[in-house]
Amino acid sequence: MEPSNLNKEQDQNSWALNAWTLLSKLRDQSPLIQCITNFVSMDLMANTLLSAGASPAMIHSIEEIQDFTPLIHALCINVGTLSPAWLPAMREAALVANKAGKPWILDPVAAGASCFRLKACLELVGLKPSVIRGNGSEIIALSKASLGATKGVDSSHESMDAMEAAKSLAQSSGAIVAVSGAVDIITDGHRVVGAHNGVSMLQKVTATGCAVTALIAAFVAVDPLHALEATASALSIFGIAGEMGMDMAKGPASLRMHLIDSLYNLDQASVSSRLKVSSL
Ligand SMILES: Nc1ncnc2c1ncn2[C@@H]1O[C@H](COP(=O)(O)OP(=O)(O)O)[C@@H](O)[C@H]1O
Ligand SMILES: Cc1ncsc1CCOP(=O)(O)O
Ligand SMILES: [Mg+2]
Repeated sequence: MEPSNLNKEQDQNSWALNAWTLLSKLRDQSPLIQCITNFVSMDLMANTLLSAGASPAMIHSIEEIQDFTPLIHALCINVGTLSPAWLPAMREAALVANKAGKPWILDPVAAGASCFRLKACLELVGLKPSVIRGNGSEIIALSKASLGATKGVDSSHESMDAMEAAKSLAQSSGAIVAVSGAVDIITDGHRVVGAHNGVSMLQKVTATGCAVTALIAAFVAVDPLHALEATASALSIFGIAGEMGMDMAKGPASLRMHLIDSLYNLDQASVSSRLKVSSL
């Protein structure tokens, strides 16, 4: 084997081992993940977290945050069905999580769809999330702080179109930025890696983006000091579960079911043989 191919194979093996180690830790530790999320995603997000081994809590009332948020292991904030009444709780939860030293992850759903949503997302970015995960259009809108070509919650860009936007957002915010798509891009503003697992049918199941963001929160909860690696691992594991689910599915509805089952049953052999991460 060529030395460069040998290096790539060793890299691949070490990403796969790290992803498996984090999934095993997650299953052992069952981190408590607080989710302040949209009405569409609540069920799939909670089931994704449970099947991965985490403990989800969809607790979003501002009255509960001072008591509850210091006890969590990570927080996921998702603005999918945002209205003004939800914003104070999102702010408060981010501040309490920061004070308690707990990582929090932002999903800026449809960030470029309206001024209200964009302003809210930019304010949340200013509250220092550990990771921001969006689709191509969302990351471009946030990075340029402008309303952009987006089809509501769906992307009108390929993830690769958002590479420079992701790097620039990571540098300006200090967060790890992940852009989902055919290739998931993960960057700290300098280093960029691509996670290649997944199937395009995932786009036909609502809230898979939201669910993978919550899974990132669970992975970061068990390895907060290596948020880039944890994020790439979560995206890879979700993508592999999607591929294995697709082998059994007949369409979007059965993919949703088989995705959850595959995540629950995922073993080391499947992670080792399927995981594909590369430097971009
Ligand atoms: N073309 C594609 N091929 C393979 N996987 C994809 C593709 N598009 C999206 N995915 C996967 O689907 C999941 C949801 O991503 P995406 O649809 O981009 O998010 P959102 O629902 O927030 O727009 C991610 O795990 C992503 O990797
Ligand atoms: C359809 C829809 N409308 C508001 S939030 C939402 C769910 C979006 O989920 P995802 O970003 O994972 O596709
Ligand atoms: Mg989304």
